[in-house]
Amino acid sequence: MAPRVVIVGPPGAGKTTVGGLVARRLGVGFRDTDVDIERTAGKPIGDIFIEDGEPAFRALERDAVAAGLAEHDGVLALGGGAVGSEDNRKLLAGHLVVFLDVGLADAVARVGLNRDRPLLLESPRAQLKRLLDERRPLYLDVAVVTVDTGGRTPDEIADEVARHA
Ligand SMILES: Nc1ncnc2c1ncn2[C@@H]1O[C@H](COP(=O)(O)OP(=O)(O)OP(=O)(O)O)[C@@H](O)[C@H]1O
Ligand SMILES: O=C(O)C1=C[C@@H](O)[C@@H](O)[C@H](O)C1
Ligand SMILES: [Mg+2]
Repeated sequence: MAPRVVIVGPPGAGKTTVGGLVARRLGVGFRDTDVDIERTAGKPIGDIFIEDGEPAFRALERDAVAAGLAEHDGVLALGGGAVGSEDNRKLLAGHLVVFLDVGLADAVARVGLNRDRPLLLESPRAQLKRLLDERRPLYLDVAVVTVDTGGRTPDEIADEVARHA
């Protein structure tokens, strides 16, 4: 069993929003590793970062990615930082991985003031710039398809992603 589509991209790319819409179009289930991690830990991601630290979060994330890839046959969205793990990148080989690309201005507009993202609590614009710069090569490395989300609605993006699935 393998997911029909795996969605990667930075915070604000729209992985959760678009992923759900793609699943509806394909008539399959939607799974999000961030949700799986919160269920396993029994607390929000922000609390995991604060109480247990980022390395503990990344370990839970590796387990969630491995489980999602092995168990889920629908649309799977990964957390924004999942591609930072070489283990995760190796596991993604052979899957239909779609990179939702987003520019800095759009990413800031979409998530800059949201308090749920622990890595963006301070200087969200500077943090997002750093994350986008550092991770772009990793997203491109794992992606089979890259979809530009700039100036497009989630429905338009979901139509394009679904065409590839
Ligand atoms: N194409 C788009 N145009 C405008 N707003 C969008 C678009 N895609 C997503 N959004 C909005 O941006 C915000 C972030 O979207 P979403 O939570 O889906 O991102 P994400 O990639 O899952 O982020 P994270 O990595 O933090 O989980 C939401 O408020 C969503 O409604
Ligand atoms: O970009 C990141 O490193 C993160 C993105 C979110 O999806 C969550 O996985 C968490 O907030 C970390
Ligand atoms: Mg999300």
